[in-house]
Amino acid sequence: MSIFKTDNITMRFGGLTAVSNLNINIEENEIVGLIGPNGAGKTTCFNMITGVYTATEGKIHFKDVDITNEKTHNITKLGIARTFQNIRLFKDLTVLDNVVIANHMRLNSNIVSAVIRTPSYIKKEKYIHEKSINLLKSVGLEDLKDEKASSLPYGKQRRLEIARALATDPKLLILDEPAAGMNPQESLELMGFIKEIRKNHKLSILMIEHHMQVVMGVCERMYVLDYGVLIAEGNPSEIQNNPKVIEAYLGVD
Ligand SMILES: Nc1ncnc2c1ncn2[C@@H]1O[C@H](COP(=O)(O)OP(=O)(O)OP(=O)(O)O)[C@@H](O)[C@H]1O
Repeated sequence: MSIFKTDNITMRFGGLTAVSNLNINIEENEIVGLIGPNGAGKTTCFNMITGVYTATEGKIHFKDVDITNEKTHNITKLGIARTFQNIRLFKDLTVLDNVVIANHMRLNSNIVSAVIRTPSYIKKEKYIHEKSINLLKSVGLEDLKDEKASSLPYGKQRRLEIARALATDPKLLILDEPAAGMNPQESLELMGFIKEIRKNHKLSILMIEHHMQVVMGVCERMYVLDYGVLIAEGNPSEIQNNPKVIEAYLGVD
């Protein structure tokens, strides 16, 4: 069953068309890749989906709700979470506190009840603590919960970022270059990890990734953009053998 769909979305910046008439579809539990050379329009596409930009034309539907003009926080509430190309963590806080804060943001904790510590706040705090520990378990970081976020190796910081995104209980998780900056071993582990969180959290996943081994090893289907236009769609072997893709992207290196 389809969970997410764009209908001819276009994004123009003045005279530049960054994304043109793009149609993508994501099924429940599917892992889909969005690839293409630098400047192809991938990040613009993520920004339209998550409400950072409003599409100049076209519609975006998530679980049959029209989210084209929704604000970012409403899109998050509806069940779309994202990570960013550049890791965004509270680097001086502990691993656990990073996830606790993401949960507080999700549950709109009230500052007054936090200061006077009402019984309902204490109950909520306990719930958040347990939920955060469980999230850390599910991304394999429970043993590092008291470490400073900045002390983690890069691959683990990415996992922590994903745990923060999972705190919003998404149904669709959007990953922007999850393998960026990872060493070969971390990239290998990332592939298994993405499949695991899909299963454990019953997610659909859409990812931008330049690392071909990762994207081909993880995605069941992918879309290829070039100069804002969709040039191919298919499973990894179809994409690898598509002459347009080879010319536009795979042949670049
Ligand atoms: N806010 C903006 N204002 C003007 N032009 C923009 C803006 N955001 C993106 N662009 C342009 O839109 C085009 C697509 O950029 P985008 O960042 O979406 O590509 P990308 O595929 O994500 O590239 P990369 O792989 O390098 O991150 C580029 O030509 C870029 O310069």
